Amino acid sequence: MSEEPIIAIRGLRTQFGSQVIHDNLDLEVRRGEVIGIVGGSGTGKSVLLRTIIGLIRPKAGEIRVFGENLAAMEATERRRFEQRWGVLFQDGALFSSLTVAQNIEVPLKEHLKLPPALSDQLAALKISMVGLAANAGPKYPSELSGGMRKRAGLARALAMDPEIVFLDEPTAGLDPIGAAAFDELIRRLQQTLGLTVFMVTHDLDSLHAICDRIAVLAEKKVLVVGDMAEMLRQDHPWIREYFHGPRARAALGEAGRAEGDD
Ligand SMILES: Nc1ncnc2c1ncn2[C@@H]1O[C@H](COP(=O)(O)OP(=O)(O)OP(=O)(O)O)[C@@H](O)[C@H]1O
Repeated sequence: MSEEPIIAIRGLRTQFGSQVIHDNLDLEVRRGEVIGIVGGSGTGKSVLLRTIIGLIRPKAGEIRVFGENLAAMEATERRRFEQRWGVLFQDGALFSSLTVAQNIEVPLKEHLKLPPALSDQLAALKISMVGLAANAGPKYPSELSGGMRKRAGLARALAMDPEIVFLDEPTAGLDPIGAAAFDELIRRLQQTLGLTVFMVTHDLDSLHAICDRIAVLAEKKVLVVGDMAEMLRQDHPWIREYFHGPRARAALGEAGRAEGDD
């Protein structure tokens, strides 16, 4: 891993009207890691993701991605940088009127001027990378299961061979077996492609299975960043409840108990 963080956030403040979501928030994401963002409902996890990728404009602070302050760039230069990440929104956010293959080709068409046959081949490659059968390509999102839609959304996020993938609750709505398979897919892709993964999640199994580090959002900040052992040592009430509650004990098993309530 290189020393310079791939994402560096300093003094971030986001606000909607008088509602302050983040205040003086700092976070660094290391190149090549899977970082899980957790926090109570409404603490601003999704807003943080959307702010990093430029969909929400912060009131104060600086966000550097790939060492660059993207907010200070001109639109064309910024678009060039935006090709270096992919995003999987919570519901997959596929265009319902396009097939899976056409959805994957949207970013290819937007950023590259490829001959249609090559674009089709790339879409087929991405479809197979995410573990979908080739016959998923001509299907419409409504013809897929929830898990298949997530995979199709991931294939689209990977279309431009990104360095960072942002995932907003990727396993939400999946059954435990589907969620575990999706975790495994994310881990495998991260390892084989050298991706950095920024993942908002509520899923303790995912945190345990694939996250190198976890960042906890509370009190409008990132309160703690560290590995699971670090989380289990924290005394903050929400963190303690989250990582030592009944659901955590089920997900973490012996690890939770070994470091647990002493
Ligand atoms: N575009 C917006 N305009 C106004 N308020 C917003 C907007 N987007 C989010 N918010 C508010 O910001 C707060 C944080 O929302 P966010 O979706 O980031 O929470 P979250 O931590 O991801 O929650 P959950 O775990 O429930 O998904 C919420 O109070 C939400 O209502």
